[in-house]
Amino acid sequence: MKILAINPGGTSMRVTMYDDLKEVWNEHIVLDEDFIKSYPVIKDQFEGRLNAIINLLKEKGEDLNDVAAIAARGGNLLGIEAGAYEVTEEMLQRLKEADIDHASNLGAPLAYSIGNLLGIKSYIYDAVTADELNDVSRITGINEIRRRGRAHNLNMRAMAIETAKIIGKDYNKANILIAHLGSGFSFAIHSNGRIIDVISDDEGAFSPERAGFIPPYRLIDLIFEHKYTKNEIMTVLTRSGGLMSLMGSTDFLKLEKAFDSGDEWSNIVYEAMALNVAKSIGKLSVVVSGKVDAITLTGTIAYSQKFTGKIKDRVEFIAPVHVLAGEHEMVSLAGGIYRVINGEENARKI
Ligand SMILES: Nc1ncnc2c1ncn2[C@@H]1O[C@H](COP(=O)(O)OP(=O)(O)OP(=O)(O)O)[C@@H](O)[C@H]1O
Ligand SMILES: CCCC(=O)O
Repeated sequence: MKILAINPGGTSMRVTMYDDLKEVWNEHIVLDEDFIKSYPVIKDQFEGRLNAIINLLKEKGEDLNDVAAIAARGGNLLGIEAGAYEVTEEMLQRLKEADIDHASNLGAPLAYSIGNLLGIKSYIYDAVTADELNDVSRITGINEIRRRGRAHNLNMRAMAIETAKIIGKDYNKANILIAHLGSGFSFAIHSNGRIIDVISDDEGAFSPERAGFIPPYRLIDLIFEHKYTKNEIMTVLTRSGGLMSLMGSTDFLKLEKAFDSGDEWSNIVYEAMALNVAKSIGKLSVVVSGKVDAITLTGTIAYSQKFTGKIKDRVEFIAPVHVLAGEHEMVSLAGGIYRVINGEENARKI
């Protein structure tokens, strides 16, 4: 059974064809810089991105009549849980009104358009905003502000299920704590098959491009000093924060090289990054009163044994640490929708 998976990123898109979950082809469409500059609001890039996918499918020259469904990365939809959702007109309307302009918001509309061309259904799976937080974890000290689930759920849930297999436990009866270490970092505790708490990209460790948690009184001063608009401060926090702000580059490997050469500032930044990751893990461990079955480090930066070693040293008193490096989003997308088409999982509608 063929599944076409579509994953729009900030400056590129991954499009992969699977047949019975074996990769047939995998293309990384890098968007033209001029195109991105011409459409600074990501949702306005819809037509250009759709044409790029249609052209790719034409180039492949493949018979698309046997594609069973389209699987897409889910965007910023409020009030949804983990798992599969069928793309509907109602979902598309809600994505148009999403409060965060994120490339993942284009996954559903792109899949829906291609699905309509082929006469098949399209789905999203484990969206960024899949929100299963415990009620007590939502409360903050300002009554108008409730915490939300927002994390790298697609990769993290797949890796939590994988970890459960490795430790010989049923995912639905285990407590697995996951850290996703990519250009953005996020953290989650999965308990009895639900994502009961997270530390999102603005709540914990800084990452290559994101600022992470910033003490709010200092942040407010900064906004007023620079007279930042909402868009400007969001760019500071989400694109030019973290290593970009501290080192002038989002390249973690560059930081590691400078660390290896003995550069004093790089040493502090590297150690601080590992310390902050460990603190985020420690914070989530108390959600299940320390009864964590396993901690898993995933994402591209988890390929660095030196970095994961430093995190391990600080957190392995909580639980055994596993490293499942890389991001596994495409196969996780296809796998989820494969189970829906096979009747092993249900797809909801919003
Ligand atoms: N082998 C490696 N070991 C450690 N870090 C690496 C390795 N290769 C790339 N990186 C770093 O990974 C970071 C980018 O991660 P990635 O390629 O996963 O980005 P992304 O897909 O945009 O991130 P996200 O997972 O947040 O969506 C960069 O800082 C890069 O330097
Ligand atoms: C926490 C944000 C998730 C993402 O950027 O993919």
